[in-house]
Amino acid sequence: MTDPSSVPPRRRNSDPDPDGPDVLCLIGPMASGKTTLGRAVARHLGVPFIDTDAQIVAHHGAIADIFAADGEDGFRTLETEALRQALETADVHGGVIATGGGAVVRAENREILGHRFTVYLEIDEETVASRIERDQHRPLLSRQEDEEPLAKWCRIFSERAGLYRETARHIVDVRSGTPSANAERIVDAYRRFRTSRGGI
Ligand SMILES: Nc1ncnc2c1ncn2[C@@H]1O[C@H](COP(=O)(O)OP(=O)(O)O)[C@@H](O)[C@H]1O
Ligand SMILES: O=C(O)C1=C[C@@H](OP(=O)(O)O)[C@@H](O)[C@H](O)C1
Ligand SMILES: [Mg+2]
Repeated sequence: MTDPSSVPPRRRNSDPDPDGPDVLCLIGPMASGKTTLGRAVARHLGVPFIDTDAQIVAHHGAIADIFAADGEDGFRTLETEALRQALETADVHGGVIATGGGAVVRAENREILGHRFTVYLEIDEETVASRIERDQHRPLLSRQEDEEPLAKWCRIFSERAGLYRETARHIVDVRSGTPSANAERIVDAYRRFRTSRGGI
């Protein structure tokens, strides 16, 4: 696991506009805290918070129903549309965007996220275990005889771990710390990034 304080944000040719509005995206596995921390980070920065899953639910209904009717692929198409729309708004007015855990699966999403200050919330099996136990709304983690939810989480995480790393500009270890402390660390990393690029 990486110590976030030792990892400076990566420099890319496609860096965001240092004088533009505050735009920050969160990626990471299911139950890593994207929705919870995203809301807190948005409050800190004084910009709107957009959760792509919430947008999908508002426009198309429950995520489990979308998976049941149109499969994962149908859901991914709605997710890309929600991400694009969220960024259209955020690029003008500022915004913190919490993605769903599978947003990095599609190359076009990774491309879009790679052009923003995207933070990977790094977490492990031990930390998410009780959260997954408490919360049963994710269709990819539904309890089945052949594989328990936590085993599913581990399998999916191992498939995606490399994608999170390659997409992120910054990594924050969220295995410990309260939501508000972790949100502050994300805000600090973002502010350092802006300052290092000559922004305000
Ligand atoms: N730092 C944290 N400490 C304890 N619980 C947390 C923390 N971050 C998130 N949670 C809890 O974990 C669960 C999943 O968080 P959520 O924000 O929905 O994750 P995600 O959007 O990445 O799936 C929620 O019940 C939330 O309250
Ligand atoms: O990892 C995934 O493929 C998914 C993660 C979920 O979001 P959270 O990561 O916010 O739980 C939601 O988008 C959907 O159930 C699929
Ligand atoms: Mg979420």
